[in-house]
Amino acid sequence: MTTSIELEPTAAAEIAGDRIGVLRAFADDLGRRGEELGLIGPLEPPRLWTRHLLNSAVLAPLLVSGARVADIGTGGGMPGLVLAIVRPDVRFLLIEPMERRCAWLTEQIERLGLENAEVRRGRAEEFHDAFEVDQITARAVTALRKLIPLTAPLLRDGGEMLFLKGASVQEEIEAAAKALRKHRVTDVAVEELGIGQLDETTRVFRAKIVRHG
Ligand SMILES: C[S@@+](CC[C@H](N)C(=O)[O-])C[C@H]1O[C@@H](n2cnc3c(N)ncnc32)[C@H](O)[C@@H]1O
Repeated sequence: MTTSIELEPTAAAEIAGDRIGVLRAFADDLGRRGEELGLIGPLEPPRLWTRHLLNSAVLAPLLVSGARVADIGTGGGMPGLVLAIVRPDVRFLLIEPMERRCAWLTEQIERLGLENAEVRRGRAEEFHDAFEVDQITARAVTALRKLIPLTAPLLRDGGEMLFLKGASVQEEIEAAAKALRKHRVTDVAVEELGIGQLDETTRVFRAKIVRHG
């Protein structure tokens, strides 16, 4: 039996702007092949747009034009590849350890003609101090108390963390108190994105690293 793929919500064109055609091309392929390739679960095709593509794309306005962004644990493309589609003015490093997922991401980058994204195969900790990116994104990789030590050494001084989180984000922040102090994480905020556009809004943990001063 083939699972039906969610019809494109009306908010999609508003969120993706003139990149909607490219996002549609990605959605079609992920919807058709994602489950078979182990990129999304069997329950996901009927909520592909709302739960995955748009949940990722609403982060786009928080990215700075010209910035270098690392997305950690991109998996099937969320949020890093989706953001690379909707923000061609931002450069992305998609960091993912699993070979098959890296092959999928590389195939999509070529197929969709994205010149602003590259895949780096490996775990985030293997790239510590290799980059000094301006912003870091991640979704569904691990809890904040582990995600902060995993990602902080990839950011430049003054760089920003933008992590998509669920309803328990406040509890995660409390549990991460020690890691936040150790890695000099400041300006911690939780942003709610997609209000008035998505039925289920997206929560983002947003914070800066200030090593000096
Ligand atoms: C649950 S999946 C989420 C994938 C995608 N971010 C999403 O939201 O659909 C977690 C991903 O993080 C990757 N991952 C796990 N540990 C990692 C690490 N230390 N560094 C980079 N990626 C990691 C896994 O290989 C996997 O693709």
